[in-house]
Amino acid sequence: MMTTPTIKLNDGHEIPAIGFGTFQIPNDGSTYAAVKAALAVGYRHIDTAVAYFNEAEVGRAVRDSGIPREQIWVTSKLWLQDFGFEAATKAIDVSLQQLGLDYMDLYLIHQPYGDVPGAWRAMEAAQKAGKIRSIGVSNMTPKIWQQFVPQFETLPAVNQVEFNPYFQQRALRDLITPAGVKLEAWAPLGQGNQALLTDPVVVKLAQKYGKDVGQVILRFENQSGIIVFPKSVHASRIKSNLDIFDFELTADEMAEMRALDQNKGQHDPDAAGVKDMLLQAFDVHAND
Ligand SMILES: NC(=O)C1=CN([C@@H]2O[C@H](COP(=O)(O)OP(=O)(O)OC[C@H]3O[C@@H](n4cnc5c(N)ncnc54)[C@H](OP(=O)(O)O)[C@@H]3O)[C@@H](O)[C@H]2O)C=CC1
Ligand SMILES: O=C(O)C(=O)[C@@H](O)[C@H](O)C(=O)CO
Repeated sequence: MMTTPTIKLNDGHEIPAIGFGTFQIPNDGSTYAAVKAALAVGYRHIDTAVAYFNEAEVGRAVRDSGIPREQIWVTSKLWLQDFGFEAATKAIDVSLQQLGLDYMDLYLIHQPYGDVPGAWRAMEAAQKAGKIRSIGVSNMTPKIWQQFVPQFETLPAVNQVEFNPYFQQRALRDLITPAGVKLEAWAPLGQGNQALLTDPVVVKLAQKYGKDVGQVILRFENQSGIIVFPKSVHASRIKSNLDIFDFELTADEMAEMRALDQNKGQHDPDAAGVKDMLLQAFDVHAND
């Protein structure tokens, strides 16, 4: 079984550098099966959210795995309509109930709009109460970071944003890395973007190392200090995506991968109307 290295966060906790993502895995037993499969091959870090509607299956898979709870890192996230101190306080308890766990290892402000400071205070209180170990944010661009984070008492441990070789978030990394905040990548494989998965540089490196393109991309991200959690529902990819520690890209190859940056993602958190778009797309009622 594979073991994974960890990355130390600014609050002292050690997060597994690679985990398993669960966005768009349905709550019809598929999430349970995928998370069980991931834990069986060695993943010790699962990323979910109330907005994925699959926290219950994630928690059940973690509890049924036979692996001691303290060996598995579980992240969940607060959705938009539960912002503000009171609603967020309740939503944290609802997520814990759904997961069937006593604590979450990491809890994130999923989308940074509305009463973010109130939600953050609820997260700080839950952290002090032992319900959450680490707290962080997601989808914060440099502009949004500067709007909210100076109002926070506790510095976020992570900022989870879209990241892959075509969107390397240089400005954001220049802002948060010196402050000791780690970047987590969502869509580390570009959500299956075929252009990325057939990019000649990636294909060349895959051939050189006898790895697949997914492994080269994830290894590049790992060597860049980024925390990743690729999603797959296929046993072979669940296994191969974790198997990235038996080769190392050279400094020149890292530079070649860095040169693929197009500084453009599929989601722009700074765009007008994003909050309404997200509220329509994800009809979450954690507190109802
Ligand atoms: N904070 C936020 O706003 C967001 C957070 N996230 C988190 O990040 C995680 C990862 O991002 P996600 O959006 O899932 O996208 P990923 O970049 O992980 O890509 C997942 C897609 O790639 C396919 N895939 C997986 N492995 C391979 C491989 N080795 N080769 C080719 N294709 C592959 C999967 O298909 P298949 O399943 O068929 O194998 C799926 O279609 C999410 O699951 C979620 O936990 C995601 C989006 C936004
Ligand atoms: O998948 C998630 O975690 C999300 O928050 C999505 O909303 C994602 O940001 C998106 O779909 C943007 O269009």
